[in-house]
Order: sequence, then C-alpha cells, then structure tokens
Amino acid sequence: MPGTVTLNTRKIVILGSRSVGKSSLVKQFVENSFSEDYYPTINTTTTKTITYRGADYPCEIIDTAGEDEFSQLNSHYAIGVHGYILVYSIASRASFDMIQIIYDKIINYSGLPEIAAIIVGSKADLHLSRQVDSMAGQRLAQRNNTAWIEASALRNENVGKVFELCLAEIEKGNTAPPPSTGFKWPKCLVM
Ligand SMILES: Nc1nc2c(ncn2[C@@H]2O[C@H](COP(=O)(O)OP(=O)(O)OP(=O)(O)O)[C@@H](O)[C@H]2O)c(=O)[nH]1
Repeated sequence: MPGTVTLNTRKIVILGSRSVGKSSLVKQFVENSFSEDYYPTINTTTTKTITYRGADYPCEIIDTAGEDEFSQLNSHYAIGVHGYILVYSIASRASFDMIQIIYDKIINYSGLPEIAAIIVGSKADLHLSRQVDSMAGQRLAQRNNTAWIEASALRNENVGKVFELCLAEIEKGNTAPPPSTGFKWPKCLVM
C-alpha cells in the first residue's frame, strides 16, 4: 500500500544531469509507457514493489531535478537512502562526467565510505550519437564499486534490470558477513 513503511521498504534516489532520461526510466518501469515530451522534474516519489530473491520490497523511488556541478545535494537525497541510481546519457559526455561529481557529493554528505548504487547509461538506442562507450561506463563503475548497465526507456530495454540491480546492490550490503569473518561496512544508510 503506498505510503506504508515496512521492514522491507527501500528508498531509492535517482540522480543525474538534466534531461538524461531519469523520469522516463521511472515512467517506463512503473507505468510501462514512454513519452517524447520533456517536462523538467522538480521532485517526485513513486512506490513500486520489486521482488528480489523471492522477497517483496516496496520501493520508494525518488525522481530528482537534474543536477549540475553547482547544485547542493538535498539532504533528502543522502539521509535514510538505501540505494542510488546514477544516470547519464550515452549521447552526452558532459552527463557522464557529472556522475563522479554526484557520487563524490553523496559520499561527502553521507560520510559513508561507499554507497549501494548502479550507474546507468541511458538512451542506449541513440547509437549514432554515442559519446560514451560501454567500457568507459564499466570502468567508472569498477572504480566506485557500483553496478553498471545501459538501458533505453524508449525501447524498454533493461529498464526493469536497472531497478533489480539497484536492489541487489542494496541487499549485498545487508548480507555483509559479521565482523569476525571480515566485516565490510554495509553499502547502505538505514536511519
Ligand atoms: N531516444 C531516447 N530518448 C529518451 C530516452 N529516455 C528519455 N528520452 C527523452 O529525453 C528527454 C528527457 O527525458 P526525461 O525523462 O524527462 O529526463 P530527466 O532526466 O528526468 O530530466 P530532468 O527532469 O530535467 O532532470 C525527453 O524528451 C525524453 O523523451 C531514451 O531511452 N531514448
């Protein structure tokens, strides 16, 4: 039920430059639809249950306004958040360069050594205007210990996977071994 917080509720925030397709990924995932119109987002929250390894996780998906290097990270995007979807467009090198800036802002703000996150190369259908190759995306993800995928909201390719992989990253942190067997700080902040 929307608005109900259970033990399994997970808060996911979507960040990235303006117009990279953040809202379109959410719309395709939640409503199975795509629009060519562009309406800048202010800040919207949608709820959808994601099933992962047989368990249901009601997810609060927070779609944010486009970030630039001067944007201050809103505290709502750092506190009580379980996982992040960091989106760039494969057709925009500038939006790709913003990902490390946004990642560093979250780390600085939260004070955590790392976060549960997936980096997403969106608009994967725009092959002809590609400015970021897949290897660059994968390397960035490796460097920051996040997951990575390319997706197209237009073609509904890998959209469900974006959210499933984000949940997998969150739950990876929650199943970290106890201190005696090599403790790793959880990759999420639960408050
Ligand atoms: N070709 C293509 N266009 C897309 C895709 N996803 C989104 N778009 C288009 O890109 C534009 C911006 O999409 P939005 O989803 O509004 O982008 P956003 O990142 O939420 O934008 P802000 O709210 O400003 O941050 C729209 O015109 C979409 O139709 C995609 O997968 N392929």
